Amino acid sequence: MNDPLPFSTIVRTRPPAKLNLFLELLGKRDDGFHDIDTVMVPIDWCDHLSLERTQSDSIELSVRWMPSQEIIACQMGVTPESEQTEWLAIPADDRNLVFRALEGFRNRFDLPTGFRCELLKSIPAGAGMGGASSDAAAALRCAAILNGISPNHSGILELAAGLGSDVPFFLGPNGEKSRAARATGRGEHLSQIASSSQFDIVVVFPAVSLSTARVYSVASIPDATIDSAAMIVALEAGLVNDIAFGGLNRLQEPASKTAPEIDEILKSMWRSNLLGCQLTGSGSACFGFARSTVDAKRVANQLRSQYYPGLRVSHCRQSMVPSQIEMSSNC
Ligand SMILES: C[C@@](CO)(OP(=O)(O)O)[C@H](O)COP(=O)(O)OP(=O)(O)OC[C@H]1O[C@@H](n2ccc(N)nc2=O)[C@H](O)[C@@H]1O
Ligand SMILES: Nc1ncnc2c1ncn2[C@@H]1O[C@H](COP(=O)(O)OP(=O)(O)O)[C@@H](O)[C@H]1O
Repeated sequence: MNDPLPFSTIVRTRPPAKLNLFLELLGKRDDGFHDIDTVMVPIDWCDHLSLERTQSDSIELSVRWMPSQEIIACQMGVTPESEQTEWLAIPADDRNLVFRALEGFRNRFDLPTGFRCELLKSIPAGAGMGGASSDAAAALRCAAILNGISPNHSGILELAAGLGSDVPFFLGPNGEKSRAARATGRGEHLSQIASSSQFDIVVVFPAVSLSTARVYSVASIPDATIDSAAMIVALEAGLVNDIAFGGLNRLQEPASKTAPEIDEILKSMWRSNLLGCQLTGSGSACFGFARSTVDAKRVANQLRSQYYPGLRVSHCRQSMVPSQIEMSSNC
């Protein structure tokens, strides 16, 4: 443990979203979670997080949407006041996973000082894209650096696993830089996948936010489970056709029953000539692979105009976890 950095130091990072290219349910555990086998890739649809130390013993968190809540609401065809916009109202108190990460960090390392965090949101919430988990992992790593603690300290991984099953993925397997990883257990056991290729992916978020717990609660364990080995081989070989057609998400059926919009969006994506269209995580976001960058942009524009307003659509590419951290000084 080194000396903490000066209070004038600000660290910034861009927590990425993630997509589950493969997700199999292996069984129900005594602790209420499911044992899963999932393969995840980070993508370049990112939030922005900045963090600094304060002399107070509290956590100040500010949250806002980029470019603004009004523009996001308009894109999605909702007014911020309407009841179905729970995905727009991101809490800035201890309901926010970043707030809980920083509070846990202060307690774990017995810090007398506090934090000021600005969180600019772009990743849709309740989308199965791991937005909250990614923000929390980024906050833990930034807090470690500001306080002279290694981001690979075992306490950071313990805190991450306690915050959520997806949070450890965003730290990178064993703190290594990763463009794809397999997660088992409830999602906290990670192994690196050597994935060098670059894919053009179209990601669609319909204006509906799904509860991860609710989707899991109505999911069934299949009699015969499928193994992630073929997906891992396809990723390592960079064969987009094999990746696209080897995809699986066992939560897709229960999520589609919860939000019928998902089936309609997936049909449109298949009709748009995308490959391997499927739900990510517990949804509601869906993704598909394009045959080229030009095709990805064309399809994204076509889907945007077909459903405007009511969808957020983005042409994404694979990214990296953990996210790069930049340091500056405000003095
Ligand atoms: C479904 C996945 C797929 O990557 O991602 P998202 O859709 O949330 O992005 C993850 O398994 C979600 O991870 P995360 O969102 O961190 O879930 P947690 O907060 O740990 O758990 C929320 C609730 O989901 C259920 N849950 C979660 C993980 C798991 N392996 N089995 C479960 O049954 C439990 O009911 C739990 O109380
Ligand atoms: N930093 C955060 N960003 C987004 N949502 C958050 C955050 N912290 C807590 N939440 C809450 O978590 C839920 C969405 O979590 P998120 O990880 O974005 O969805 P998913 O798990 O489906 O990927 C929402 O109910 C939201 O209010």
